[in-house]
Amino acid sequence: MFQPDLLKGKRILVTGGGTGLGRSMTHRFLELGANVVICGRREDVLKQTVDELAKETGGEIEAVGCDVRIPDAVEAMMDTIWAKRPLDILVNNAAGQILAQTHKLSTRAIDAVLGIVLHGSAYCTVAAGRRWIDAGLRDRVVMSILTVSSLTGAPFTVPSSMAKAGVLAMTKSLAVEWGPKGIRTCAIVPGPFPTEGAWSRLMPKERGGNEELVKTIPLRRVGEHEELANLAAFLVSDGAAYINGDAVVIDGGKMLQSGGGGASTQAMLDWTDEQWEALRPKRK
Ligand SMILES: CCCCCCCCC/C=C/C(=O)SCCNC(=O)CCNC(=O)[C@H](O)C(C)(C)COP(=O)(O)OP(=O)(O)OC[C@H]1O[C@@H](n2cnc3c(N)ncnc32)[C@H](O)[C@@H]1OP(=O)(O)O
Ligand SMILES: NC(=O)C1=CN([C@@H]2O[C@H](COP(=O)(O)OP(=O)(O)OC[C@H]3O[C@@H](n4cnc5c(N)ncnc54)[C@H](OP(=O)(O)O)[C@@H]3O)[C@@H](O)[C@H]2O)C=CC1
Repeated sequence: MFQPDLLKGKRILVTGGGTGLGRSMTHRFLELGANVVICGRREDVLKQTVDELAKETGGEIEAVGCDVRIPDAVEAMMDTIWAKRPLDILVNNAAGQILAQTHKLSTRAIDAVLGIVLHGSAYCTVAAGRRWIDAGLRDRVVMSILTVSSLTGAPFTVPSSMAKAGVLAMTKSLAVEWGPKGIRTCAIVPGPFPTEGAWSRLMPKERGGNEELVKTIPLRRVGEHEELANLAAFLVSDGAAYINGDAVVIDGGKMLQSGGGGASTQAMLDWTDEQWEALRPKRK
């Protein structure tokens, strides 16, 4: 589908690249010749992914352990990355999600999600952007992974929706502020793509399986990781050099069918408090 050297010479950081969609994007970037750094909190997960993807693609991949909620950890990660070679591309993919009634959320729960998605994306973006701007480096890209709920809102996933909407505002704002400096910003808005991380949190058995979900999607199926990875590869490549400040939806038409407002979680509006309590993680 692409020239095999589409991303040759590009150094890319994928936050949360050890699992799920971040791993799948990393796989595709490596196949297309990029040099990829992945980060996350679980170093054993990162190491396994590095070993597997190096073997599968023969590409250059490395990992840095980092909790993106901690500003000093983000700065230290960027210093480690820059010591070898500056980044060309940042992909803000790390995220946290909680499915719960909003009025029952503790402040720690709210902060956990906002910290990863909103603050983490801002810390990583500013840390990379400052280094690019100070060094006069141009032709750089920041791409963030959002959710449909960042555009429409959605019940029961409020901290994530708020945080991703904030990252969209960052994407649009920096498109204008950093565009003249040769840094462009863009985003992907995915519909449902099965991953262990998302499904374990959003698709508890109480909700029924994927069968109910696909009825809400015009194409009557969930997304394939390869489809999202190909879109990501295009958007960060020089082929998309005139795309700045936009967010591309890849959801099989789900947002249009539902008319917005988080149709898949709306089905839970009639749940009882007991059903919600059953979902809540038990204190250890
Ligand atoms: C729809 C189908 C597809 C339909 C369409 C598909 C749309 C998909 C959109 C997907 C978006 C995604 O981001 S999917 C990505 C999913 N991946 C992830 O979430 C990976 C990372 N997540 C995590 O690490 C955790 O889940 C998270 C809780 C966010 C952070 O973990 P931490 O270890 O930092 O924090 P913890 O100490 O465990 O928890 C912090 C507080 O949050 C509370 N908390 C944790 N889980 C809770 C819960 N379920 N309900 C209430 N409260 C909860 C705890 O009790 C703590 O509060 P106190 O008790 O007060 O201390
Ligand atoms: N799957 C789907 O259907 C959809 C996914 N998305 C978005 O796609 C992206 C990937 O999600 P998905 O692959 O499904 O889920 P995953 O749970 O697999 O991915 C989340 C990744 O983020 C990392 N992460 C979480 N918190 C931190 C932190 N504080 N610091 C550094 N890394 C962190 C996790 O690693 P670790 O725990 O080791 O830190 C994990 O690798 C997210 O932005 C999500 O919101 C959007 C819409 C739909």
